[in-house]
Amino acid sequence: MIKIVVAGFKGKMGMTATKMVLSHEGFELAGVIDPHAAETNLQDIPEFHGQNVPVFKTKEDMAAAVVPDVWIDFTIPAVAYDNVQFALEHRISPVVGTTGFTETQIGELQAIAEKNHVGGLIAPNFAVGAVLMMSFAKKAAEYFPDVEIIELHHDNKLDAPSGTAIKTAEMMAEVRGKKQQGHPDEKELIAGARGADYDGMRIHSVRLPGLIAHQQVQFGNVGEGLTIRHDSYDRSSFMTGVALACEKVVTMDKLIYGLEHLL
Ligand SMILES: NC(=O)C1=CN([C@@H]2O[C@H](COP(=O)(O)OP(=O)(O)OC[C@H]3O[C@@H](n4cnc5c(N)ncnc54)[C@H](OP(=O)(O)O)[C@@H]3O)[C@@H](O)[C@H]2O)C=CC1
Ligand SMILES: O=C(O)C1=N[C@H](C(=O)O)C[C@H](O)C1
Repeated sequence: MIKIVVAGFKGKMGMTATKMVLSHEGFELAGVIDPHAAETNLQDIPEFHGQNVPVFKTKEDMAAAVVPDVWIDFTIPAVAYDNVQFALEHRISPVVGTTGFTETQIGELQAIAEKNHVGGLIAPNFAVGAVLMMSFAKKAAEYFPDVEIIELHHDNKLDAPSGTAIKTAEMMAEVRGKKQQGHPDEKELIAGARGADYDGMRIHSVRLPGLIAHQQVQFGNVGEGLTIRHDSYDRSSFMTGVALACEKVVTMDKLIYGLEHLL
């Protein structure tokens, strides 16, 4: 049995992950964490009736009470770095979906993991289709350097651009020749009109109620176009990847960035 804690269990993703862990026969839910939880046990929440799982307000309270193998993190960018550092230093393998990490932060956390010989994963997107979309986009960028990323999310999202959009741009930048797109003399009449600039590629962030998580990578070439699109219509789309990561990280001794390294 892999013992798992879920940080951010009251959030949209944390709740979905909590239910996945409870329903998975190889996993045991050792605890859940939320700083504002009024409950002390999961069974105090009607939909979790009969589930005797402690609720902790802080990571320190959790570590004093249980010894988990895996830390699932779906919290907020402002706390995720400290959470992952804490998990690694307590030899708990992090499986992190929270977005907003900088490249420098990921490098620092990888060094902590290496020092402590702990495996873990930071993945901006756990949906298998999204991983394929990023991989196909990377392939297409070898041939089509003119590309714009349009990511579309629900309007409660804190970070922009999305972690997936940044990762897609990073992957395409590995193979795409240097190119600043658009007309050299183009001017934004309203600031931000051309979107964020990553290595000459533009990223546009759409936020609307009703959306979940969607991304379109749109390539243009003389006389032709190619659009690669992924849609998460439901947060269950991320759970195959989260479950796979929980199984794999306990066998690893380093922290990796991107689910593609586990597929
Ligand atoms: N990698 C992937 O596949 C995916 C990643 N995400 C990412 O996951 C993150 C969460 O998304 P989502 O569930 O939609 O967001 P929510 O806002 O619904 O959930 C975040 C939760 O974290 C809680 N929280 C805040 N501080 C702490 C803390 N110190 N310890 C534990 N919990 C804390 C919040 O509690 P409170 O509200 O009480 O402050 C809230 O319940 C985002 O960064 C998002 O981008 C989302 C979907 C897929
Ligand atoms: O906040 C979200 O919802 C999502 N966040 C991740 C991201 O920033 O890429 C993954 C997915 O797009 C959903």
